[in-house]
Amino acid sequence: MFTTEFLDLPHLARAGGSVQLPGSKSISNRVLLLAALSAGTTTIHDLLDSDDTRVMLDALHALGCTVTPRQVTPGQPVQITGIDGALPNNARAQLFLGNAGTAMRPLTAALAILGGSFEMTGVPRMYERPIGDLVDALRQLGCQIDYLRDEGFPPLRIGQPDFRQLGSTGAAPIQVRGDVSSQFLTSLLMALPLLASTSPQAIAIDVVGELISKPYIHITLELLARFGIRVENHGWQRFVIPAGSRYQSPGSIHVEADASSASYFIALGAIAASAEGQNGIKIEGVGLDSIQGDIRFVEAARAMGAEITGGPNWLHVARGRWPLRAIDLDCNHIPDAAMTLAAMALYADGTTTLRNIASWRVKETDRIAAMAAEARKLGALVEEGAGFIRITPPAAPEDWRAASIHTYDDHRIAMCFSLAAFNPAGLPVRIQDPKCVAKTFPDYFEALFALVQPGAPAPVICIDGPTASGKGTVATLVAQRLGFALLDSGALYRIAGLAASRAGIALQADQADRIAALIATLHIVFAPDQRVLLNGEDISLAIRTEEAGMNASRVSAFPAVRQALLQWQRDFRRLPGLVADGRDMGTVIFPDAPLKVFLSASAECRAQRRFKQLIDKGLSANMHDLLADLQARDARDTQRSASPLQPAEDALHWDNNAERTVEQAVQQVLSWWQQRQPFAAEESAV
Ligand SMILES: Nc1ncnc2c1ncn2[C@@H]1O[C@H](COP(=O)(O)OP(=O)(O)OP(=O)(O)O)[C@@H](O)[C@H]1O
Ligand SMILES: Nc1ccn([C@H]2C[C@H](O)[C@@H](COP(=O)(O)O)O2)c(=O)n1
Repeated sequence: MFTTEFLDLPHLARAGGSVQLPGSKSISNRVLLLAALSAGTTTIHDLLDSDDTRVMLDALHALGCTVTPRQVTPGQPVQITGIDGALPNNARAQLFLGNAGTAMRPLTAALAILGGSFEMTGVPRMYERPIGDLVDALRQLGCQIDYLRDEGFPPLRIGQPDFRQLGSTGAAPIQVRGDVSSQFLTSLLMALPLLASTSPQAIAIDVVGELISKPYIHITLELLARFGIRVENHGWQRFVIPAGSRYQSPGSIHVEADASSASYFIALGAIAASAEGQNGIKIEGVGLDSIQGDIRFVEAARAMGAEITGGPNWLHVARGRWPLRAIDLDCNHIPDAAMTLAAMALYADGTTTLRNIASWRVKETDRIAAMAAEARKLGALVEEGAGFIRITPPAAPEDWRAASIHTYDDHRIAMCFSLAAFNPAGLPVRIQDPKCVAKTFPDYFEALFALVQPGAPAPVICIDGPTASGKGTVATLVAQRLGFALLDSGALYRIAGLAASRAGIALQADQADRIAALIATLHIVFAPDQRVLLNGEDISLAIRTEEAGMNASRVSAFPAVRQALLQWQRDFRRLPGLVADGRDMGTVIFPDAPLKVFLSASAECRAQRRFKQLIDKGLSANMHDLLADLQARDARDTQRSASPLQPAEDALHWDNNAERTVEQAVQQVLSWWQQRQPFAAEESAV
């Protein structure tokens, strides 16, 4: 996951390949709660690992359910042993539910019926998301719920219910509004079987007002059936839970991939020309037979021109009509995925109107306002109303603008606007706070980058300079701040020197071809945790000694060795970008890099830094020897005939002398990078 302040997406041109989607958030959190309320142990496969499922898992653990393992690990099922419909007497807990509506609402209903002493809290945005209609419905039954701040909104305190008023004849149908959020009805449907299990009468729920988002209720009913609860659906207006209903674990259950998440890749297939040798995008984990309502996004995407085929657990999408066809659509049936249509509208041949989307205003953010504001930044004409949005794309490529997209802590805004990187103007797009995708799809950008091809080679920032000038330190931090990959090219020469020495090859010119041949056989891994593995062995420390540095300098003078490492280095270039440090990054390896920096500092200053660095690592060092070695290395690196150390003609110089801190150097490089970006300065301060 990208945890940077922002993520710059270069202009994207093509896409192709296949993507395995994460589990559905809606199904994951429903399954977790149903498993927790059931008798027996449920093994859950393909559970989504996200912010919202994490808060649900934490809450279930706090309520006394056995959760194994406590965290979701890809490919490993989670087992939940349920409470069999009852909590211990005087159960109490404080539950932090983040911004997860799929946890706050159903848990509130279930705990209000189970009874105990609970505080339901979350992030500030959660306290702006209404829950009053659900609380009103629960109070009709005798549940004890108090608002801790504003009437109608979390946080809440839940106490012991008093169901005496229900009597032996059961209650009148419970009334719940259906026109604000379908999560209220879902919550009641999942909680009321707890009451029905001991009730002599069936329990009925009447929906007041038009029921929005019926597809989500469909998911709820399907999953309830898997857990032994068969709810009667009377025309989506009355739902009846039979007396004696009892939750029973199905033993094992698979979570479908998220159909809403599929919408971004369906849109990608519809927007992007196919990558060479590829035919569109294959989406795995969800198919045309999905129980999720958002699968009907397929129909809307087809109406806009996408060519989509599919089977039981897969979809295939290719660009069909181009430009896309503008549509006018009632989106009540696909409230979440409809946001992706707004992104597709940027590539349509006219004005697209999305109607019946008032629920967008009470989601993670006011999504109508947010989509309108950000689409306008790109140059689109946008009109918005209480329950609609109307988008006209920029008239011509030159009307597009490079935008820094504010994401409002809303995963869907971030994912939708990533698609703007396919704009016909060749502009990059900046996504602020990219980690907001963690809510449903933590690795969304990684999945996107695996499928797309940029319009031009991915950007590279080259940082060259002599030994101990600070290149590696500065390059590492710049790469971290931008979410870019890192190439420590010196490490490759160090590995070559180490491998040759270990193989008993003399590090001299007449052995260069043997060393080059050896390099071709090496299996080198730069692990995400900074370890360097050579043929499976951790050589991170072995390549950092002064001797290894000197050996690297020796082998690096041989043209055959440099040639053997050339493509290896260029293969590091990838989306969203690369920071490369070394001696010839700007001159030889990436001569087209948009930013080249050359660091320098006096030999004495560098020797001091290296001395401190070695002492800090617990290694012995001698200033006099260090300075002599460093000067010898400088001489060899600058005087060799093959790619000698020298600044590229277009490099920017930074005197990284003893008065300058690491952070100053990092800020300078970031500021030079920022100056090369087309985003308006006030929108995107680094
Ligand atoms: N202003 C500065 N910029 C960068 N590094 C600094 C600075 N001041 C002190 N240092 C320290 O200097 C030491 C040497 O830096 P670093 O290892 O990044 O150099 P290098 O140029 O990559 O060396 P080599 O080419 O030998 O790998 C580090 O311990 C780093 O923390
Ligand atoms: N692009 C590069 C990187 C490194 N070298 C050589 C010269 C250095 O003395 C040696 C070790 O590099 P370091 O890890 O200290 O950056 O490798 C080179 O020739 N070209």
